[in-house]
Amino acid sequence: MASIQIENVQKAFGKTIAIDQLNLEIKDGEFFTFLGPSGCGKTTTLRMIAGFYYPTKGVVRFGEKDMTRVPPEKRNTGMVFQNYALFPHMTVFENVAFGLKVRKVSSADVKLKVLEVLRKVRLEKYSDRQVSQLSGGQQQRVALARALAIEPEILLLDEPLSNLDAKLRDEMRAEILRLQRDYKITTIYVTHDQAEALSMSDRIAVFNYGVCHQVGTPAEIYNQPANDFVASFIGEINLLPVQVDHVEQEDIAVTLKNDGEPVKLIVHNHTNEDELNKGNLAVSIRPEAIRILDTVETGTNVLKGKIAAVQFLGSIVNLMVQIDHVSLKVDVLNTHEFGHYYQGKDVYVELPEKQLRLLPVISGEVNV
Ligand SMILES: Nc1ncnc2c1ncn2[C@@H]1O[C@H](COP(=O)(O)OP(=O)(O)OP(=O)(O)O)[C@@H](O)[C@H]1O
Repeated sequence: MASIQIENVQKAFGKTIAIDQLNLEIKDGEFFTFLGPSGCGKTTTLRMIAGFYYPTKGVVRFGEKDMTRVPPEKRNTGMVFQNYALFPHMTVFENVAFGLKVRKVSSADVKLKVLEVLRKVRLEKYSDRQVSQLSGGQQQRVALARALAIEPEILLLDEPLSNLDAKLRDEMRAEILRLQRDYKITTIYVTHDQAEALSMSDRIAVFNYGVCHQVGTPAEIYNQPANDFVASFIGEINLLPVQVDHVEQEDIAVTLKNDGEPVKLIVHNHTNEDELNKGNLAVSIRPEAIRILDTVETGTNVLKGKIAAVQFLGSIVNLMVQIDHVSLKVDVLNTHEFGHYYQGKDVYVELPEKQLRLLPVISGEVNV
């Protein structure tokens, strides 16, 4: 079993609490991503799973086994570091063989295993090459091969693609996923890149300032963010501060906190009830979920506005629509003739009630 349980874990460095009250369960064979801005505690958590740090409080388990204070070499985890941490003066073969030799595997078996894993990462022809003579992408493959050679139960990847250019990054994303599926290995991937997290993961944990704010599939995180931090860290979003007027079965009636005329909206989708009874609230809606109506319409959540800016991005057109004192980002597909949307045009926009989400504001006031 290579599932991972993290129970009430805290890690302090002196007075800095790098991670607090963390509870996570990572399933056997899952591709799980830690996502968050720099300094949020992703690497610290990964290092506690690898055994390079021990938690200040709490328990780390692999399956049923308590691993909290087991040293790294006794954990059967393979790790790929951001800077690869390869031995530059050694050959590709020697780098990949290193972990096996430390584990006293016979030299005949070392040879077999190294060649097999080099084939998997498509580097068999480079076996005798010095690592310092390889490109960035090739070095990345050596680092992956070295981690996989020891047949770990768990693969830990700390921002493994951040030193590569955009094209190579795309290729290596696919390569890592192929290897992960091939080896069926529980994998934890650390990144601050939301596109990487959304496109690769089975599930994602979103961190900020040492706290995990949400765990979910990419679609859950994108469509049902737990709060304004998660909503705005992943993709573009409109966040509008509101007060709740009344709740009637599925419908929640809200009014925008707005300096001008009161704007009333009906919302269907919301975070759990407890969250809604405390603190500041906002409604969120993605730019692609807003509809621009070509004819004058009245109805629920239909508002009159004016196009304040148009940005042409090729397949989509990005509009800024001003509704009284509120600005909304709206994405429309580029299916109209050129000039259909222009600055100063009067428009009606619809904010579909199922796409509007009421959520708590945890990171201070939201700007309209
Ligand atoms: N060895 C250490 N000693 C003291 N403070 C540390 C140590 N390692 C991490 N920290 C602090 O703990 C917090 C979390 O750091 P961590 O490296 O886990 O963040 P991260 O999310 O991985 O960031 P990045 O993406 O920049 O690597 C930061 O405030 C950092 O300064």
